[in-house]
Amino acid sequence: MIPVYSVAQIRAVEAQEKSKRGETSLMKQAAAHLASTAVAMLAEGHSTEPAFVVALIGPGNNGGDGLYALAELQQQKISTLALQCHEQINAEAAAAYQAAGGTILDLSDGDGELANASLVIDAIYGLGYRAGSDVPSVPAGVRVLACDVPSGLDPETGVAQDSVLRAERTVTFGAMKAGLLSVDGPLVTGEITVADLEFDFSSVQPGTQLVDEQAARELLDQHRSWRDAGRHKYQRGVLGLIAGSDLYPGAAQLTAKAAVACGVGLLRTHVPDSIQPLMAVSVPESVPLDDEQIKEALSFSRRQIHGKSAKIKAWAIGPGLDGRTPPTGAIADVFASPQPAVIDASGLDVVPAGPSEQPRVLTPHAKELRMLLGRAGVKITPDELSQDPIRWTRWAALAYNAVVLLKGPTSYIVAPNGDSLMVSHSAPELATAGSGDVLTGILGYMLSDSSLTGTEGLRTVPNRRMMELTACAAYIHGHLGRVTAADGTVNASRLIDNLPKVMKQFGF
Ligand SMILES: NC(=O)C1=CN([C@@H]2O[C@H](COP(=O)(O)OP(=O)(O)OC[C@H]3O[C@@H](n4cnc5c(N)ncnc54)[C@H](OP(=O)(O)O)[C@@H]3O)[C@@H](O)[C@H]2O)[C@@H](O)CC1
Ligand SMILES: Nc1ncnc2c1ncn2[C@@H]1O[C@H](COP(=O)(O)OP(=O)(O)O)[C@@H](O)[C@H]1O
Repeated sequence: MIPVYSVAQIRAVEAQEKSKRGETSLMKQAAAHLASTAVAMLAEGHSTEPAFVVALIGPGNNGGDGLYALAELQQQKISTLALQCHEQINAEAAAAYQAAGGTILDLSDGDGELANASLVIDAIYGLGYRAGSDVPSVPAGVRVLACDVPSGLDPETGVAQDSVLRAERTVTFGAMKAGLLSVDGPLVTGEITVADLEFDFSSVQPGTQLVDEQAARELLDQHRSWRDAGRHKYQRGVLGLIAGSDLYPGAAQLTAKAAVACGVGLLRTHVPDSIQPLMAVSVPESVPLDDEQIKEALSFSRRQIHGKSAKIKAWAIGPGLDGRTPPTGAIADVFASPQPAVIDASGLDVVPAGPSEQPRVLTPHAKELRMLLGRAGVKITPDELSQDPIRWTRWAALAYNAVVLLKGPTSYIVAPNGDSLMVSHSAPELATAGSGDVLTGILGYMLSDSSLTGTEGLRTVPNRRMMELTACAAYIHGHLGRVTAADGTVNASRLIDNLPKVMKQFGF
């Protein structure tokens, strides 16, 4: 997992490092990372033309990094040009670049050269960015490498001004900054590399941790049991799905299909009678679950008896439910059961407000989170939520004593004790109706798989593990979006088609 720090935390550690190692030495170290990424990007470009790198140079140390990086490229016999975007630039770095044979022009004199560049390094603003800065534009199609932070993006909040310079890659120094991962950040950074400057963060608690592909794989491996191969379907895990209504007949099927595509041990579906025939045709692997069997399943889990009862390991509640109807007795009992549950969509309208003993994951999008908070007595505006999403997700996790996954371009996952994880850079194409239902199917499957949850009999799943599995499900869902978007437009059914392949990539 990659620790994520606030700008203030990074500034504090940077100040210590600067006093130990000197500002110029840090800048040169940062520049070496920037130059090697530039070289790698040029090598990927497959151009037959000689490489020509132009850097946009700002007034502070970000511009200094850019100049030292150009000096390194000059030494590697790559043709470069520095375009000065402000009256003042770092004099020492400018002298070093000129000593390496580099040329510095005012932006207004040299901006025509941007169109000829094989690569533009954006070294205008980094941590020192203030909203409203002048950010020049780069001609369409020219590749951009951002130094530390794309210029025009607030490294703390992730809010970008309209003229932000969108990058193909960002090399960020010392640590991951919150703003690269939040709000507009994922839309403008491209691929992010954290360049290790050997900063000492040992006394600083990160605000949150980013789950990337490697972290998702490691977490899944950590939670998997070697016993998996010897299990039969009931031991593998039975998922009980409570979903669907005449109003939304499709959502239940999408969640069911997704759980089946993940390889769930057995899926039991509790849907209205009017939908059951549809379900039998579209998801033939699923087995119906009526009110009586739900009661049996609950009494099975209480008494741990073996027999014919429905041995439900986990529940997925909500996709396509009619949230206007209060839950029936059987469903209300499920909300009090000890098996883990993922509660989504209209399930969030009917889940009892306040803390519960059931190990549960609530999966609201932003509007649903505000509704959940409102039901717990906390009223917030959309702006308040977007300014500090982790804070409000924490409130909900505490108020409901549940793991809460706030869905969106960046997903935040918070446990009731306030620990948090985040998943970023998923595919924007996931913003399509039904993709959340697919996520519920993936997470429902994972919570039902006892080899992942480590639960046998009545042992409940610890919140930490629920939070980590939820982050893995969100990561896999984002990855699924990227894989699906790579060869066509995205819809929920296409996500499900690709799910078996993607789950296999993650060791399922
Ligand atoms: N952190 C680390 O550990 C390391 C950091 N390193 C590098 O240092 C960078 C941070 O450097 P930095 O502090 O000099 O800020 P940077 O972003 O270059 O300059 C911004 C300048 O622009 C100005 N400015 C802003 N907005 C403006 C506006 N609207 N209109 C006009 N002016 C405006 C602003 O002026 P001010 O607001 O202070 O008056 C400030 O002077 C960091 O991103 C990384 O690249 C690495 O070298 C090594 C390790
Ligand atoms: N712009 C976006 N970029 C990346 N992922 C997104 C974006 N918008 C939504 N998502 C993801 O798509 C899913 C949408 O879920 P949800 O809002 O419940 O929709 P629905 O109920 O229609 O399926 C969530 O997993 C969310 O994280």
